[in-house]
Amino acid sequence: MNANIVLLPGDGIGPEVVNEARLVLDAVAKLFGHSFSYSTHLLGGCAIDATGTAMPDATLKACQAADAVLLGAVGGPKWDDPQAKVRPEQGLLAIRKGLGLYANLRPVKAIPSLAKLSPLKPERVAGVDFIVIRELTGGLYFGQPKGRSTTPEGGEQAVDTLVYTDVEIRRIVRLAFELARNRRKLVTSIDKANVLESSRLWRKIAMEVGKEFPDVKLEHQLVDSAAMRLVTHAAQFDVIVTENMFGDILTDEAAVLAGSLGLLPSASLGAGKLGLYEPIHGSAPDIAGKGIANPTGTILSAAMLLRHSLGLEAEARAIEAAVSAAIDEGIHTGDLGAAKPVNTTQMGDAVRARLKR
Ligand SMILES: NC(=O)c1ccc[n+]([C@@H]2O[C@H](COP(=O)([O-])OP(=O)(O)OC[C@H]3O[C@@H](n4cnc5c(N)ncnc54)[C@H](O)[C@@H]3O)[C@@H](O)[C@H]2O)c1
Ligand SMILES: CC(C)[C@H](C(=O)O)[C@@H](O)C(=O)O
Ligand SMILES: [Mg+2]
Repeated sequence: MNANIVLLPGDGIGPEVVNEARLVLDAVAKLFGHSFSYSTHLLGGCAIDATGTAMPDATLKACQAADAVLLGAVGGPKWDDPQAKVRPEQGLLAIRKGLGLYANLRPVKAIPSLAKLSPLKPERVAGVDFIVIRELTGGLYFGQPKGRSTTPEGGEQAVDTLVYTDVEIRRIVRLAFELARNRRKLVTSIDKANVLESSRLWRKIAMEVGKEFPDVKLEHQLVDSAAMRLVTHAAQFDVIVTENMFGDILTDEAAVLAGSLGLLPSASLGAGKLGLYEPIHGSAPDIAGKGIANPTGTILSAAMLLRHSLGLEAEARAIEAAVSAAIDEGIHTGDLGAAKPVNTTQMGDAVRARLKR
């Protein structure tokens, strides 16, 4: 098949990990007889430096015309001034919203050969295999009003608004149930319904949607105790569905179960086939430019790209199997705690060398 893939390397380690994932895609194309063409565009801090805006129009246009988008990460200390008018992260939110990508899929699977490296006891990590469906274009990230003002006393005030509509909740919860049908048939909806009105609407809609899926069990859990259960009994989860910011926080926590933030991929999907694929980690300024970042989160995001946007399931599995094989053989980047770590390129090479049809 022919496919047109937009690359958005972004900032920090973004270009380093995207490059490895692109080489993996090339290797898959060769092995399975596909032709992928790429165009690279600006997003984030690099876009601010070049154009003054975090998401140039040309970037959005190119993504709209593509079959899929692969993103590295945006942000870094250079653009972190709290007074700055433009921020790299605005570009990320704008591209998600601009492409209508309301569903962020973040699978979390413990890798048995890494259990001994986990800061958690091996029995806490054993059998962990769940997916978080994070709502991506609503909630606190986008609600209006938002901004700064002055208090009557002349002090400073800031406001962010957590707003959800029934339509936004229903479509994301429905997707969670559809995914659960092909898994272990358990949906855990995570909210803060004991305090937040938006969470009470979330829970009401989740129950309504649950009635459409009598074969799938629905449970509700408050986000604070869910954060604890993720560390104590994570193997109990199958499909988690939650609002934007809860999903952001819980998935970085969940990365500890897999072994490192550098391992977790994600897919952001909307109504059509077009999707944006990115590791869940950020631009990792502390290690950027050193060539030591773990590229597997991005490589596994490329596998999700093949599966969800291009419908190439066997090819996606080939990448996942090659990543597992490399890791099981002890080929580890420094974030996995290896005594003799490989660098970013060596990790990518190891995955490419293990690709099989
Ligand atoms: N999707 C994105 O583009 C995205 C996501 C999260 C954070 N960010 C941005 O990234 C910047 C840094 O944020 P942060 O430090 O809180 O989070 P981060 O995810 O960039 O880094 C957290 C820690 O994890 C390590 N880490 C992350 N990815 C790694 C990898 N692939 N291999 C090895 N180690 C890895 C880093 O070295 C760091 O110690 C901020 O500007 C933030 O806004 C962007
Ligand atoms: C950088 C930031 C805007 C982003 C988010 O909060 O969505 C990141 O943390 C993520 O998880 O993709
Ligand atoms: Mg995050």
